[in-house]
Amino acid sequence: MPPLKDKPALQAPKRNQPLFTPGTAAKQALVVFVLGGPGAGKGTQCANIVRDYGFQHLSAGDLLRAEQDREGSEFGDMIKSYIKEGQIVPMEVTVQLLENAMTGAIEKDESRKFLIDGFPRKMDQAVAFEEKVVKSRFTLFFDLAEEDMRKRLLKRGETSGRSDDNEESITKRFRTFVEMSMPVVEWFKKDGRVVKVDARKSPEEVYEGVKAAFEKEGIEMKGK
Ligand SMILES: Nc1ncnc2c1ncn2[C@@H]1O[C@H](COP(=O)(O)OP(=O)(O)OP(=O)(O)O)[C@@H](O)[C@H]1O
Ligand SMILES: O=c1ccn([C@@H]2O[C@H](COP(=O)(O)O)[C@@H](O)[C@H]2O)c(=O)[nH]1
Ligand SMILES: [Mg+2]
Repeated sequence: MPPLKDKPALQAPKRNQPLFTPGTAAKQALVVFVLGGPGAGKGTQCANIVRDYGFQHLSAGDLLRAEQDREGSEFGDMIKSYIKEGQIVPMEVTVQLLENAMTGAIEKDESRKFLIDGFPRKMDQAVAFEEKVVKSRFTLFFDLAEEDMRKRLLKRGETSGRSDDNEESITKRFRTFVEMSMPVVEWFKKDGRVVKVDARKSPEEVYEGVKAAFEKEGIEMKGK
C-alpha cells in the first residue's frame, strides 16, 4: 500500500468483512478504463492523455508492483507470484489500492479525472469497482495482434527489469487476457461503453486515434 498519510496500510480482512470500504471522495471521479492486451501500448498512450487532458494516470500493475516492493506488505510475495505467472491478483487488493490512490489524489485536489490503466482485467473486478467505487465513463481499448504485442514486450524486456517480460510469462499473460479480460471488454461493449483504437501504427499515429476517441466521448483537452 502506498504510504498515504491518512490511510492505514492494507490489512487482511476479518472473516466476512469486505477488504475495501469506499469513501465518498472517489464517487466524484470521472473514470476512463484503459484496456488492451499486454504490451498493446496502454502506458505509452496514457502519458499523452495525462499531458493533454489533465487526467491522473493510475496503472493497476504499477500499484501492485509498488505494493509488492513495500516493506512490510503482507501481500508482497503473493503479488510477486501472481505477476510472474500472469495471473490476476485477488480483486480486493487491487480495488483497495486504486480506491486509496483516487481518494489521495482527490483529497490533495490533484484531479478528479482518472485513467485507470490495465484494469478491470476480470469480471469480478469490473462489477466490484463500478458498484462500490464509481461507474466508469467508458473504456479505451487498444487493439493489437498477439505477435505484435509479443515483439513489443520482448523488446521492452531488454531493459524493463519486469519479471513478466519474458517468453514464458508473456504466453501466460496472453492466455489470461483472452480468457479473463476480453469478456470484460465484451461486457462493456454490450453496454455501449467501449471505444476501440487501432494500436498497430506508430505511437504518434495511435495517439490520433486516442484523441478522436476522446472527442467522440465529449472530453476536451486542457485549456479548451
Ligand atoms: N505504437 C507503438 N509502436 C511501437 N512500439 C510501441 C508503441 N506503443 C508502445 N510501444 C512500446 O511497446 C512497449 C509496450 O508499451 P507499453 O508499456 O505502453 O504497453 P502496455 O500496454 O502498458 O503494456 P503492459 O500491459 O505490459 O503494461 C514499450 O516498450 C513501448 O515503448
Ligand atoms: O487489475 C490488475 C492489474 C494487473 N495485475 C497483475 O499485474 C500484472 C502486470 O500488469 P500490467 O498492466 O501489465 O502492468 C498483470 O499481468 C497481472 O499479473 C492484476 O493482477 N490485476
Ligand atoms: Mg503498462
